Amino acid sequence: MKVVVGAAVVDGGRLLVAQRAEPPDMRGRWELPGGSVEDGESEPDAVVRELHEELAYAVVVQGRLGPDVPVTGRSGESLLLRFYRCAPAEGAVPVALEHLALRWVAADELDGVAWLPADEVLLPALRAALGE
Ligand SMILES: Nc1nc2c([nH]c(=O)n2[C@H]2C[C@H](O)[C@@H](COP(=O)(O)OP(=O)(O)OP(=O)(O)O)O2)c(=O)[nH]1
Repeated sequence: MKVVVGAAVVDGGRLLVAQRAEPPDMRGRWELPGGSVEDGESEPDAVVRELHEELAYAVVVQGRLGPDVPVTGRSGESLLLRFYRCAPAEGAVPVALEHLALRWVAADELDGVAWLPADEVLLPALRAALGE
């Protein structure tokens, strides 16, 4: 099954969340930035590549976070979302090259985010990662 990786970047007790611009039915919803793993690529390498492409952001991948989440992709294909906890590289700052906006949220703000529906199941793991 095709794997989509997402990055839970935590810095100073806050989590980086990104607002999708497309497709239209996902526009305005928030996600953990990431994308599809390419053939022959490791999942951590895909996380690093996607954040570089989408956010011009350098991160260090630290390990898996939360459960895998099965979703149906845009063309009806089965996808498995898999999330990795990350730390920013020294001095790195993310830029919304493909997203509408970026936000850093604290543990007590997680529930108020308009997540993509599939991401809701991650909230306990995200809360734990933010130390609450
Ligand atoms: N990146 C990411 N995708 C998510 C999350 N939650 C969720 O349901 N998705 C879905 C939306 C899409 O159907 C699919 C990934 O799409 P994508 O646009 O990020 O990645 P992609 O590399 O396949 O897209 P593309 O650049 O090839 O167009 O996973 C999430 O937190 N992060």
